[in-house]
Amino acid sequence: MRMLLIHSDYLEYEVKDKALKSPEPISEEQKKGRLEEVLAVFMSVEKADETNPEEVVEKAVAEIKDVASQVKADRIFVYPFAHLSSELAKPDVALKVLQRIEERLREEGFEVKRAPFGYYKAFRLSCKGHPLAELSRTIVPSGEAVS
Ligand SMILES: C[C@@H](O)[C@H](N)C(=O)N[C@H]1[C@@H](O)[C@H](n2cnc3c(N)ncnc32)O[C@@H]1CO
Repeated sequence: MRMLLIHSDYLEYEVKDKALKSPEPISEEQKKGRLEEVLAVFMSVEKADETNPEEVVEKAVAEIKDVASQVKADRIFVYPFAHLSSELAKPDVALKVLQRIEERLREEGFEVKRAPFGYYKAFRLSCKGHPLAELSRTIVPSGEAVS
């Protein structure tokens, strides 16, 4: 799992076209989304994560919680982003991992939005630019090497 974490004044997206043959079914209201004062987390779920998705979910949640507490963000935007890795997990595994991360972050008390999975999306982001505003993290299940 590769994550790019951007502490932002806002992140907004608009769904454009399908990027997968069968993208995640979404409601009309999910076609656009915006959060203000948010930690945006762009995530590529990787092939290696398929060996232990639940462990990767827990490690990702721990990392996100750590960064959120450092930048004092209580809103998280989970953003599926297939451009941080060249060894992507299959879409069905990736979607489940991202849905579970969303669920677990809510359980931890964050306000959470997740951008729809399997689409081309336009987005606008306003990075705050402070020293911790742009971070990346790599997560691998135990026993896997970081490539
Ligand atoms: C395209 C660009 O504008 C948009 N932002 C996009 O990336 N769309 C991705 C993700 O939503 C999702 N997706 C598929 N596989 C994965 C994966 N392994 N990890 C994360 N997302 C995935 O499926 C889309 C096509 O790869």
